[in-house]
Amino acid sequence: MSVVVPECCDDLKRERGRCLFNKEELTNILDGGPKLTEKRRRIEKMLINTPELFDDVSPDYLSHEDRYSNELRKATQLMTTLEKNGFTYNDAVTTGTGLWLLMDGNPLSLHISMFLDTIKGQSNPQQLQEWLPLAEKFKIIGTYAQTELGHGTFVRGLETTATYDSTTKEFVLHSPTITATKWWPGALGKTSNHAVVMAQLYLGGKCYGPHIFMVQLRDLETHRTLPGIVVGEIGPRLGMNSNDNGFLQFNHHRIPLTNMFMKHSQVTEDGKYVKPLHSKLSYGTMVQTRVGIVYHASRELSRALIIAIRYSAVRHQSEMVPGDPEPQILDYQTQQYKLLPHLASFFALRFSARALLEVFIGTSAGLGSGKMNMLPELHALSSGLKAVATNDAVKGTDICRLACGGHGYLSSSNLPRIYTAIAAGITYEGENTVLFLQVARYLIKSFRASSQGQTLPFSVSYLRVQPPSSHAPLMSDRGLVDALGAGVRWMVGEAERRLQQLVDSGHSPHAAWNACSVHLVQCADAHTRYYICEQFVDAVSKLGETVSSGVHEVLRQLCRLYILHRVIQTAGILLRCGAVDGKALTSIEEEECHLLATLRIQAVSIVDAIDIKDVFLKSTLGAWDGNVYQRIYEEAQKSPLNKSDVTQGYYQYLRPLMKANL
Ligand SMILES: CCCCCCCCCCCCCCCC(=O)SCCNC(=O)CCNC(=O)[C@H](O)C(C)(C)COP(=O)(O)OP(=O)(O)OC[C@H]1O[C@@H](n2cnc3c(N)ncnc32)[C@H](O)[C@@H]1OP(=O)(O)O
Ligand SMILES: Cc1cc2nc3c(=O)[nH]c(=O)nc-3n(C[C@H](O)[C@H](O)[C@H](O)COP(=O)(O)OP(=O)(O)OC[C@H]3O[C@@H](n4cnc5c(N)ncnc54)[C@H](O)[C@@H]3O)c2cc1C
Repeated sequence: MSVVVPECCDDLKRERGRCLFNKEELTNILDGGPKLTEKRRRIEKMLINTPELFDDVSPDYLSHEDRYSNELRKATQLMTTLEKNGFTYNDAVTTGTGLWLLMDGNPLSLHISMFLDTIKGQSNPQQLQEWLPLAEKFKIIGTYAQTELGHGTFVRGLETTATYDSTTKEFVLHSPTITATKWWPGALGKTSNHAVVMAQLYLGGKCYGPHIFMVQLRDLETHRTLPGIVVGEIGPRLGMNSNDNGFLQFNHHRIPLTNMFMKHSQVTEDGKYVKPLHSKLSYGTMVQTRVGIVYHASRELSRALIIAIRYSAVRHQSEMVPGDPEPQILDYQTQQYKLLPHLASFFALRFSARALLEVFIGTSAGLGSGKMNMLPELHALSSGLKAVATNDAVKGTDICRLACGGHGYLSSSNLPRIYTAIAAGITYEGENTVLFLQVARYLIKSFRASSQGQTLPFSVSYLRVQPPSSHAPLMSDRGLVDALGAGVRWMVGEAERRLQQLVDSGHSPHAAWNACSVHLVQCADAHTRYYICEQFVDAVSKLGETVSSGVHEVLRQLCRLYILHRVIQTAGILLRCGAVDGKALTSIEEEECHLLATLRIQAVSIVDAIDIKDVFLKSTLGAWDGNVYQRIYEEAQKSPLNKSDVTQGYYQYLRPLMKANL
């Protein structure tokens, strides 16, 4: 059946006709400026003109091995296409286009992210000169091999050893137990010929903790595994099965002294240790990746939102008024309540990701001149935002799937794949609960420092024991954000009180910490969300002077929805600390419902402004033209089961069963 694709279906035409703002202006804001929009579109055009980058057959129909090879084919094609056209891998990452093309994890993602970032961030000048050009030109391909079968979270508990042998000026890498096997690193199984490996450094029998080493794993000509190394792939996962997540064991494998990354700490030829300026500098690649993940999570959430909101404008179901035509499901308040707060979250995360990037750039510049004082602040912010962004993107994506009813469960909606890919983000690069506990540690430390009269860094300055009272009216954006801040201050104060009470009653500080950890995680989550609200309000108020009134109004409404929703979610705490009362909450709930109806009118135009083209959305439900049913039908025709009317399974199993005398 041939498809006559209308320019765009009537429902979406009507939705778009109601747009009251300049979409291009909003697109520019999301991209970070018109120049960046223009650059992204140039990259997209180039990619769209490269048919090899797209799948002929859905990866769902490929074998495990073919899925990997197909993704490797596309990933290598992407790198050469970028290079040929004067772009870098970084351009594909920062614009999101690369990740959208390589949709399900891909065998070069660890190379272009954590492997290259480690080389750039952990090498001394000689190492940088030697490794960076090789890695940038793909002469060596690498990954980040830290996690082991026995330990992922507790980096200090890793078991792989790197023992210095001063007689040969080499490190001996060894996996002493089964649990020391490196397990999980992306692209480790079959793709990488190198890895940056986190191992316990041993000098003269003494352990100096985890350090990073450059290790060649495979021969550069034959790609065969080198002696002393066992490497392979770990098998199917919940998602991201186009990647070759792998395992790795060392059997007294020797590497030169110069293969320890020596920017921050050094080992001399005679086996002396030179300490880094800060003990956690070797965790730098993880911090940098967490910053990137905040962007990544917001992008994936935005794809799910575009799909679900366009579909909700096209899908008609039930009767709102008996006898009336079936309404668009987006007209149901419950549907708006499912989707629009997540749309607001996407904007909130995008502005916060930008603010975090600035903190990262500022801190990195400081580190260059030996200033370590911003490191704890960066660690706490990047940990908290990584955790909130991935938690919210996963939850939001699943809500988008549910909001599409049965069709959201179809692979061709692309929602399952977006979900399984981003779901891994809760675990990788620091499991979210663990990261929240790192944030909580910072909050308690800051709260105590403030009690002793110390000045607090900017992200926690609102926790000071005697904060200035808020002058903003409660119902203003600022007033509600101040109320949320008062709630977090109360929660942190309460956590500190409980910790102290447990210690005073004879518990060790560590036992007390564990006994309060549910509450501590809630503090960290609430603190991070307060920070996000602040960034959103600041960004919208700063933009107010430069953007047209239509765009400003949309941003103001989204920001307001984010704050109202957050206040309602935190109602229990805010009532307990007296930051709001029941009357205020009732009017906030009413305002939220009103705002849902207002934002619904422009919801399709807002997701249009996110500007992700159909070829990158890869969804039967979310395409720009809204031609949903035809697309779903056509995708189903591609199922291999539809190649013949009667399948082999019938002759092999069904027919014998029907003929059997049961
Ligand atoms: C085309 C394709 C494009 C692709 C483009 C990619 C885009 C996006 C895809 C990404 C793809 C990723 C793929 C996943 C790759 C992995 O998953 S790699 C493995 C990641 N692993 C982890 O993240 C492990 C998590 N664990 C940790 O980081 C650490 O063990 C923990 C939890 C922070 C604890 O560390 P610890 O050494 O035990 O430290 P702890 O005793 O808790 O604390 C000591 C002090 O150090 C501080 N500290 C701890 N860590 C730090 C730090 N990092 N900085 C500063 N201070 C710190 C603490 O705050 C504490 O300070 P004080 O309170 O004492 O002042
Ligand atoms: C798709 C994917 C890709 C990955 N890619 C890589 C890679 O490229 N390179 C790499 O090195 N690693 C990689 N990893 C591994 C990843 O970084 C780890 O899985 C992650 O750090 C969590 O560690 P874990 O698996 O040991 O979980 P655990 O730490 O065993 O967590 C299990 C549970 O214990 C809880 N828990 C653990 N410690 C604490 C604590 N201190 N307090 C309270 N609760 C705690 C956690 O909250 C969680 O509920 C990848 C993982 C996945 C899923």
